[in-house]
Amino acid sequence: MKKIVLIANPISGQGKAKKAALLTKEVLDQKNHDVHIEYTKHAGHATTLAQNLSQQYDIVVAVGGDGTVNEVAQGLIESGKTLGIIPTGSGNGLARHLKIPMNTKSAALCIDKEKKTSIDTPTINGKHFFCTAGIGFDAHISHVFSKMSGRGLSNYVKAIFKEYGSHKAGNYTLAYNNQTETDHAFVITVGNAAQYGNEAIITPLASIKDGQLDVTILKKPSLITAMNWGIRLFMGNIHKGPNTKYFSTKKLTIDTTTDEKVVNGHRDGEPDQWSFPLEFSINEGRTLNVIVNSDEI
Ligand SMILES: Nc1ncnc2c1ncn2[C@@H]1O[C@H](COP(=O)(O)OP(=O)(O)OP(=O)(O)O)[C@@H](O)[C@H]1O
Repeated sequence: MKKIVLIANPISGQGKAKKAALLTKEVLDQKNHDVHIEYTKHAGHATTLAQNLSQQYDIVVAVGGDGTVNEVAQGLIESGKTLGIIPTGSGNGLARHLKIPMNTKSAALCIDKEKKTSIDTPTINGKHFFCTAGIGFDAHISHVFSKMSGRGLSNYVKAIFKEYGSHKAGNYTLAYNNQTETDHAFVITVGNAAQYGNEAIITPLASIKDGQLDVTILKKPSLITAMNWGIRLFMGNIHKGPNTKYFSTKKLTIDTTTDEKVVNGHRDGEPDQWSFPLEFSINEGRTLNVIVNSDEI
């Protein structure tokens, strides 16, 4: 018998997380585990809950989307306890990378089996991300999306089409692997995992446990190039696309070539804001135990 706590975000998946938490408890109760549910009361609450509850529970499960997973994971880094995921968001990038089923009952059975691995825990200016983080058009969309009244995939796609024409690429100085260069970039994404979510694979060669960050830079596209990227994103080969640069590194510093002091970014799909210079770091040696559903992670 394991002591398991489920930390559920009641607004995730337009209420889906509440039902998912109850079903997960039912499945794990039947396997004779000691299961307790806690609901988050506000943004950021999942981190403090995870920090406190990890002292009493063996497995702390995030029931929600990538935002909730990020908050729970942050609270577990120093604990030595294990993160489980019941995905109920619209993207579920980390869960998909770890091959966790999108079906709640199947995901709950993964927690019972408790196949584990240690994953890297990178930061951007000291703040953790586990899946992807970056600046440019994807970050802009995460900010626009957060101000829309509804959530879900269809609103996300609407925001992309509405904002694409007006978004400008920026000039940035990048330092990595003992070299410095200036790039004109529409998107700069740093991947711990390979995808944004929804099988949209932005850093196709990323391994979540190799001690390296994978970086995709998409330069300002023509409409044809953007369509090409859109297809490649779902084919898993955007790194071979036109106007694309791809590399891996342990550390990446991005500075601006303008007077801009702060920039809109995203961490695991949630909007964030950072001051230049931006420091992306893998944080070697600080790993997190996570339940997975495959030996091939
Ligand atoms: N009780 C709460 N009330 C309001 N917001 C919350 C609450 N608990 C967590 N949040 C915030 O909700 C946001 C969205 O969470 P999450 O990403 O898990 O769900 P989602 O919106 O269903 O996923 P996706 O972004 O993939 O659609 C996060 O930024 C999180 O901080």
